[in-house]
Amino acid sequence: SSVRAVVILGTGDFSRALSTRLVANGYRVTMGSRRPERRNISARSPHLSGVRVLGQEDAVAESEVVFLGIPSTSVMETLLPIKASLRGKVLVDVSNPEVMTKGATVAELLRENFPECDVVKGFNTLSAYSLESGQSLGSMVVHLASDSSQATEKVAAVARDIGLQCVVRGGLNTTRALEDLPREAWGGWGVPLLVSFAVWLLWTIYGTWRYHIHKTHAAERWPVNTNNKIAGCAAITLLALCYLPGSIAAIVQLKNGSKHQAFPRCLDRWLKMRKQLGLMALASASLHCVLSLAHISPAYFKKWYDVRTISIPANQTSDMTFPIDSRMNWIGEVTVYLGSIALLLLCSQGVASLPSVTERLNWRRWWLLQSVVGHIGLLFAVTHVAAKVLPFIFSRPFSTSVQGMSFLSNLLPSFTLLLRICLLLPCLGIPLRKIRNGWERGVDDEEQGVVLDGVAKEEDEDGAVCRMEEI
Ligand SMILES: NC(=O)C1=CN([C@@H]2O[C@H](COP(=O)(O)OP(=O)(O)OC[C@H]3O[C@@H](n4cnc5c(N)ncnc54)[C@H](OP(=O)(O)O)[C@@H]3O)[C@@H](O)[C@H]2O)C=CC1
Ligand SMILES: [Fe+3]
Repeated sequence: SSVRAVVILGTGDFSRALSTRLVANGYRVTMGSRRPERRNISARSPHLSGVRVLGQEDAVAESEVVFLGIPSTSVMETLLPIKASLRGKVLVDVSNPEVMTKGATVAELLRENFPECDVVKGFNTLSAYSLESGQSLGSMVVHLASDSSQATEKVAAVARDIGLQCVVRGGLNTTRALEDLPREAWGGWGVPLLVSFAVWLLWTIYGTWRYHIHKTHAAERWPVNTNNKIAGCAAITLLALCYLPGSIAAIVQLKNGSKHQAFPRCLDRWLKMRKQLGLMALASASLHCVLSLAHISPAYFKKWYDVRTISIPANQTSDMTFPIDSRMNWIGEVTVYLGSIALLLLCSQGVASLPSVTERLNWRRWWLLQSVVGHIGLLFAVTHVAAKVLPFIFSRPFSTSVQGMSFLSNLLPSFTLLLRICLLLPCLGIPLRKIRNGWERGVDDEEQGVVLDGVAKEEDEDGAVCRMEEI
């Protein structure tokens, strides 16, 4: 890069973090402060030993690139008095407004008031903490917006030098969106969290009613014993909600006879929530696993153990020792096994959903993990719950089974699984494949050039893009 010297106005958290990285990469950094004599920056950290602190006006003379590490509300009052010395500089606005403001952004105000400067907006999506601590991470991304491509390139070169990746986002009129980026605190999690909360609430109410009002379990069994059932039910419900929309999307495509029509809005939003729902299912399943481990014993899980009983003769006079071992019976063993595998597969989904892992999966592996492994996980989860219910379904009144949480919680997941199995049957699977290869009902087959048996397209499948709704 041509710029090996940088000026940063302000001596706060952001300025020091950026300086640390710049100095580490061989840059000469000059900070501009309102009170340079009182800011002994090099004494604050050994990493900042080469940094000089000058008055704001003196500092800006040291480089053509000036980062504005000062509060957004004081940018104008700081820069207007030194306007003359800023001529020809690249001003980098890193600010995030403290409060949402309407009208022009700081960057837009700068463009208006400093026509002889180039304004670049960016870096605001980073945190000072990650900037300072993430020396070894090369993958942090900065977003840049500017009306000048030369100015953008100068700032981008500095960013790349200190190990950041740049995304160039367009002109300064896009800065509002850039300022909104860090504000999207929920980042797609809002609705999935609400849905998960609703699922949990529903099962909490039902579980509490069932065991503590209907069945009169002692209240002290609520935190572990009852919550364990609630967590299990929530987990499998959320898992079903994660895989159901994919099948519904397939049915919509079959009905439309085309993949080129938009899905209904709510289905589209549901499809986009699958990752979050899957992760909430994983969280619930992990809790279910921990709680189960905490109290797995014949005292709580009678039906899973061969309970040994001992009889002591009434006229016993001397001491006797009775070895008692209660082993799990096959129902217990099978149920725990199926549940453990389900959790394991769910964990592999969770790992695959980490952005750093997802980015490295080609579409086919991603599809294998999310769809194939995912549905196998669902199958294990469903059989895990079924193993708790089925062995006893004939030995007690059907109405008792139906009221059980295991039975109820398994209805939606079983339906989801069944739907997926139906879609694999040739009568539905082959048309679906054709549709996903681009075939449309009502268009001349020869004109479409799509091979009708639905499998002949296999050879160019590796080049195809991943189809969201297939998962
Ligand atoms: N902290 C972070 O994680 C991030 C911050 N930002 C942005 O960077 C900018 C600076 O943030 P940050 O470093 O956290 O803030 P700080 O409050 O830690 O530092 C701001 C610095 O600006 C200087 N300053 C100049 N004029 C004023 C004024 N009127 N009132 C107060 N300070 C003034 C001060 O330095 P002196 O006293 O030496 O003049 C002060 O140290 C903000 O616009 C923020 O939105 C962007 C991304 C991340
Ligand atoms: Fe379970």
